Amino acid sequence: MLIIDVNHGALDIAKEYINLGYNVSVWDIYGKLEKDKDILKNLNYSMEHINLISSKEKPDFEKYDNIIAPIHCPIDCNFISFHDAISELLYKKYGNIHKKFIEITGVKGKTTTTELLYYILKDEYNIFLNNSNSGSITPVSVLNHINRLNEENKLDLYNLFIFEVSLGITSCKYGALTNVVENYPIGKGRRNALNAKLYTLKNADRIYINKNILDNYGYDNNNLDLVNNNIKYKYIDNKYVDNKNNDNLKKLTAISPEDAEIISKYPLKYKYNNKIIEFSKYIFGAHYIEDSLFALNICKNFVNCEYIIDKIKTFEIKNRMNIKEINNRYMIENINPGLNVKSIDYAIKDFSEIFDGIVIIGGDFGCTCEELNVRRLSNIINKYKNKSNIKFILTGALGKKLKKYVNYPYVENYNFKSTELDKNILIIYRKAIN
Ligand SMILES: Nc1ncnc2c1ncn2[C@@H]1O[C@H](COP(=O)(O)OP(=O)(O)OP(=O)(O)O)[C@@H](O)[C@H]1O
Repeated sequence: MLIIDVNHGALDIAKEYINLGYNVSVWDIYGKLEKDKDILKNLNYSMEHINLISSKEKPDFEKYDNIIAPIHCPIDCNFISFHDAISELLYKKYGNIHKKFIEITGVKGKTTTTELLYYILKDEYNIFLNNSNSGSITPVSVLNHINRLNEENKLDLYNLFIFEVSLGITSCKYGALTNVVENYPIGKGRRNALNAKLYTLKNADRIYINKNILDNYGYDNNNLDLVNNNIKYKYIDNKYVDNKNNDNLKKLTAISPEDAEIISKYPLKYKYNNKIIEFSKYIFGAHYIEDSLFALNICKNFVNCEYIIDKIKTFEIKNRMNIKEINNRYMIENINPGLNVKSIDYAIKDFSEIFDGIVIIGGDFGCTCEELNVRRLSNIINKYKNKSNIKFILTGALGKKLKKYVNYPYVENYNFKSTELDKNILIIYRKAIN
């Protein structure tokens, strides 16, 4: 068996397959072990059974019965995705533990939706939550958390596990694909993020998917093969899910944010299925409708609707369009690594529709695998050129690059003191995780 990509957890997966009796080679495709010598030192298991292939070599794929790689790995051969391998390993080690899992994937709204789910259900269930506020969200992180809890004898403390997972879901009872506000190539153009995510939906017993995806991409919910046409993956030994007769796929709920009728943009209030859903004054932005519709529909499997609506009223979250009132002025903070052009576009639009004032925009590069397209972002900012109610201040490395394309003042480090707030402010800062 060949397992590829140390960056995304190949060694953790290798350890598991060695324990299952497989002969394992690991290809360190990006040279992680050459760059970071501490990894091997800090490993809490022996490498002696692993045949390590360095980034300078290229393995002969034909030699291996099974190849396991991240879904975005730039290789041209049949392989099992990390999502599927993790699902298989979980099943082999922990049986049907995935029946206690809720997993959320999507381009935007993953963290917010998992935080909402946790907040709504936390008083009724003992929940383990992992999302990008707490650390890695790769598929391998799901298994690593379960292993750790098991080693610490804490697994039984939880009756529900909520995971945010990147690029798709692993086996779970409820899985959601929140949106594809931006689709982007992965595996150096061999696949795209949407196909990858759709492909993994078979891993959920019940799927929640944004109706826009079904409408825009023609996904046939009775036939996942449509999705598989573009992808050359296969399974091994996937006993927990029979891919050919997968009734699970019929258990699909399409979430349509368009079915929500906005009553008030701030404080946010909307009508959905004759129910009124309202947020506190600490929450701002229309995207909360989409994220809360996923939370609402999933939580309905656990608690009643009135209870959910009541909890949503007091939900708060930091650095994702949270809003504070100071001296009759409003400050909104959107400070996180995952901001992409679309989410920034929505944030400025939401702000400009309700407030006048200043948008401080900038941040770091290298926050996530997908770098922000500065040219496209500058087009968004330039849409507001002739609007007198919104002005911009550029900041950080991102602001410096933007300065080439937009004519607004640049401040290297914007040091904001809330006591000096004399205008409404929206802070959009793409912040690297420290
Ligand atoms: N449903 C949505 N549609 C569009 N934009 C959204 C949505 N939900 C959140 N956002 C925007 O994206 C930002 C990040 O939200 P969130 O952290 O929930 O997304 P994420 O998918 O977890 O991103 P990350 O890639 O950082 O993990 C928010 O601050 C908001 O501006």
